[in-house]
Amino acid sequence: KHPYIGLIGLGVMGKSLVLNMLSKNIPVAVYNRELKGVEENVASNFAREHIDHYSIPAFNDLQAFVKALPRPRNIFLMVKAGIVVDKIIEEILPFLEEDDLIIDGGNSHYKDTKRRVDFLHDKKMNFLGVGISGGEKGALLGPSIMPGGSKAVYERIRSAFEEISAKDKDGKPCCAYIGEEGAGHFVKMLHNGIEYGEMQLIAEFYQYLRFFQKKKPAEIADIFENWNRELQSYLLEISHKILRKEEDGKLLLDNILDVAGQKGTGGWSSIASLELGVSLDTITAAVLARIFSGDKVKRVDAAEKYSFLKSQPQTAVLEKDLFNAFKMATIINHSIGFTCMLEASKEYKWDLNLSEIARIWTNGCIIKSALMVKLVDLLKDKNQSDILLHPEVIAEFKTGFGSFKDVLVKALQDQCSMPVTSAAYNYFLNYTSAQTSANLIQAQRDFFGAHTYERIDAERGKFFTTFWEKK
Ligand SMILES: O=C(O)[C@H](O)[C@@H](O)[C@H](O)[C@H](O)COP(=O)(O)O
Repeated sequence: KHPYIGLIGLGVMGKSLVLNMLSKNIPVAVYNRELKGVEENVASNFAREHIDHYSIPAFNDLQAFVKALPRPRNIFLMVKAGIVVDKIIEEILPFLEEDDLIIDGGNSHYKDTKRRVDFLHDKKMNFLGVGISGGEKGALLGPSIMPGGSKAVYERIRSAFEEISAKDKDGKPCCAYIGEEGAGHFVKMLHNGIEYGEMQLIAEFYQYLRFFQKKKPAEIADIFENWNRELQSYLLEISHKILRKEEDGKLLLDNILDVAGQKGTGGWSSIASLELGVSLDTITAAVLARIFSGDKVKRVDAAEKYSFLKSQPQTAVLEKDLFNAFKMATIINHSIGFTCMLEASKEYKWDLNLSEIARIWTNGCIIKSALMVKLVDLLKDKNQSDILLHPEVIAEFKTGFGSFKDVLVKALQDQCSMPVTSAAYNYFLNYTSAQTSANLIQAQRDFFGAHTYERIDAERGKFFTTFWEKK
């Protein structure tokens, strides 16, 4: 019933996906490279480890692995994004034949995926770029899957991917064809962008509650758990668990260095947004916050040198206001991510179905939440694909905006850094400003560079210039 899959790369995600596929009776063979002292007998050890349940054809010879796969072959790469993917394509190509398919399930850059789709296509072979979200546990029990490339080619492996994916509230697979070329990886990239924004938001509210509202970690865990009765957010769920995790009787979190890593998808989202002319405020602020966290030594030095500025937090805030503020910022972060996908869909003619993307993100992935479930219906309205202009959301802002403003003002007053919350607030102010000061920007540009400007008393697209210094 299901296609035969040959998986390359038995890392954390690769192993979990193989076990997931085998548990769904999807025939799988595995290959892992041999790297002396680093990766030795990985495939055979893996097969042996699971011998009680499955007989897994395991290879460390690429040619033998490819030859063992029934034609047309489906080869699923779960390797590190970047040149490793191109290297494997190069190594495997001599053994491939017409109509064979390579599937890249890693966090690859969508432009690399388009290049690889075209490269394989020229050789009468196939390439799919598939975004997979859910981490180790999701890969094993059911991830969210975002396949991109040729729809006809995707049909070949659709049943298997739908079978292993998480299921939404109606039992439908959280796996749906996204679009041509690198559309699948672009959408996964923005999934991660929204993920960055959400993680930073939770971190900011944690910081404010702990170090400015003087709440104990256990109290903050209670607050987040309470919020999650409504928000049903995976990231909020793991955060309240993290705030309870002890090591030798002390909070493990307090032993973790406040220097955040990143593998690239957040930053790529920001770069893509600049190319598309989309204001990706919250996600970019989250990327910058991670970058800033990197310079611990300087921060400690600067904190000491500017300690004279530090003041005792003055203001108490109500938990309900914090909750509303968090909700408003989350809605804005999601709206910004979906706006970027909408613009990419237009630019690259991918005809993305934003409601369907929200649906496959309702389970299995890192940003699953009750808001995502709501967005499925909200984005069905083709005439209103802008989340912030939807009547339901406007109603939310009617009740929650006051808290949003109040909490942010108090936090900044107490000198608590809230980069993503501030970015969300400023984005919303810009977004709801019929008149901005961009006309002064136009005048300044025309003053020093004759860059011209449009006039409100002339038709759009007609540009004017002024000799500003002339009497
Ligand atoms: O959806 C997922 O399953 C995760 O997002 C996954 O893709 C990975 O954990 C991130 O890439 C981490 O990204 P950073 O290392 O950049 O935080």
